[in-house]
Amino acid sequence: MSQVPLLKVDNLSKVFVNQSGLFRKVRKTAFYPLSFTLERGQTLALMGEAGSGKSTLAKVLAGVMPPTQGSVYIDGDKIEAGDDKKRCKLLRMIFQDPNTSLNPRSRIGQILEAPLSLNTDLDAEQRQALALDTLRMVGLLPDHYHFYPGMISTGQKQRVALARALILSPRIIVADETISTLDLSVRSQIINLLLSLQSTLGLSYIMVANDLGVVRHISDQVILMHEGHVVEAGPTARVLTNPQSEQGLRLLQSYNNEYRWHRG
Ligand SMILES: Nc1ncnc2c1ncn2[C@@H]1O[C@H](COP(=O)(O)OP(=O)(O)OP(=O)(O)O)[C@@H](O)[C@H]1O
Repeated sequence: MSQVPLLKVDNLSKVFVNQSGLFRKVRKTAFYPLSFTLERGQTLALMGEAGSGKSTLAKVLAGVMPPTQGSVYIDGDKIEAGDDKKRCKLLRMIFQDPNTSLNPRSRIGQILEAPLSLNTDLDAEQRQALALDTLRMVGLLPDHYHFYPGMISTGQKQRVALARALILSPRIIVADETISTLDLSVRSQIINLLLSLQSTLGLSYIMVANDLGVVRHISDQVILMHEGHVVEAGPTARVLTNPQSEQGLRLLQSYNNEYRWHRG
């Protein structure tokens, strides 16, 4: 019996159509039809220069916006564009900047319990117990339950954002440059936390990431995008050391951190 991939993305694309003036419509293709699969416990990195379509792909996968065409299947089950209840129990997104993605007027406990109130039948006591458990899972303290986001550091806010994503026990976490705003030492703590959660919970990650060191360290597969097209896709080691296309090679060389080009 052939095993169904955890995530299957089939011919997905997104075209923005915006009104310009009274009669004119401007179409902008954020990403052209693309397909890929992701297995359980694996990490896919989405790379590409600014405007290549990575964030829009992440948002379409997370249901923040509908695709123009194509389908998303989780465990063989098609996730329809408007079916947020089903989607958010399977796949959750963490946004780029925890300083803006958490409501400053809500206590952390309320932030964590909001998805439970919306998507589960748990009572107040059960919601609180789960929120406290999830805080512990991401390395925060029970006291943080009562704090406001403004009272904690950016790294701790990123842990809260991760806890909010984890609280419904999803199978897949989509993270949009989640760690790029953090300083180096906090960044490595969050990466280690993501890796340990992956091994204990069997999570799969889709990460928009542009740091080659991080991508090499955490991802199993890479999709490299350029102007909405996939120019390279495959196992991380192969894509990073032996890109098949001119554009892929140029893009990888343009990442001006410690990328080394190894000839095969
Ligand atoms: N709401 C929108 N309306 C029209 N065009 C949009 C909209 N959102 C994004 N775009 C365009 O779609 C393309 C892809 O944008 P996207 O933000 O997905 O790229 P990205 O690779 O994530 O870039 P960055 O690294 O800068 O976030 C860009 O040309 C962008 O200008």
